[in-house]
Amino acid sequence: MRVDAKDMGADLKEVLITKEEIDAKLVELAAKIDAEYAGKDLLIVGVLKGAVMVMADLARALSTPVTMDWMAVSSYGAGTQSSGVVRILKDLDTDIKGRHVLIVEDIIDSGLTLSWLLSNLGSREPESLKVCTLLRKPDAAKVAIDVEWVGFDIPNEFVVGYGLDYAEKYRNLPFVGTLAPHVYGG
Ligand SMILES: O=P(O)(O)OC[C@H]1O[C@H](OP(=O)(O)OP(=O)(O)O)[C@H](O)[C@@H]1O
Ligand code: HPA
Ligand SMILES: [Mg+2]
Repeated sequence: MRVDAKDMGADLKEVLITKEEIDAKLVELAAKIDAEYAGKDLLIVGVLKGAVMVMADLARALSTPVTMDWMAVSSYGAGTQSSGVVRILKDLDTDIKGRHVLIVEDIIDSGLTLSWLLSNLGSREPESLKVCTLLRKPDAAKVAIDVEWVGFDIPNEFVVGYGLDYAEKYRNLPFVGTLAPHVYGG
């Protein structure tokens, strides 16, 4: 659902997904994840920095007891296009061999980050490895990835807020919105 941007400053074009819509979706996803992992020992892995907000809110919506770990990777730098080169900035603290692992992402755009992560973490022999992402851009996919839980499919536009940045800014907006073209020189 599209909502007109009001009082958000000149940098933003419009709100794509409101805080209320995000909250409701995370409760819905958490119920499905709870059902999948009932009685199992679950490790959720947040992909820094973008997934911080999703991890924090999804984890609190889950009834399943979880442990949490973080991986920091980056492929975007300060631009709006993935470089395709994924760098590990921080690895997991946990040995995931034999564990049920759920990767939590803010967005799947080209899919290059997640595809790399699935192969990297998959080689560590987890018992299971699944993915939950708040956002996905179907029209931007460069690799096909099977994702268990997706919050919202969105158009192929650069978005910010709720963890997502442009040049490290806008991560703390409570909603997901599009950026006015003048901000990134478009
Ligand atoms: O599907 P892709 O095209 O690979 O894009 C998705 C990835 O890009 C962003 O991370 P980024 O590398 O910008 O790091 P950040 O989370 O610290 O902003 C986002 O958080 C995802 O991890
Ligand atoms: O649309 C986006 N916005 C911010 N960060 C991103 N990383 C991948 N896609 C995006
Ligand atoms: Mg980023």
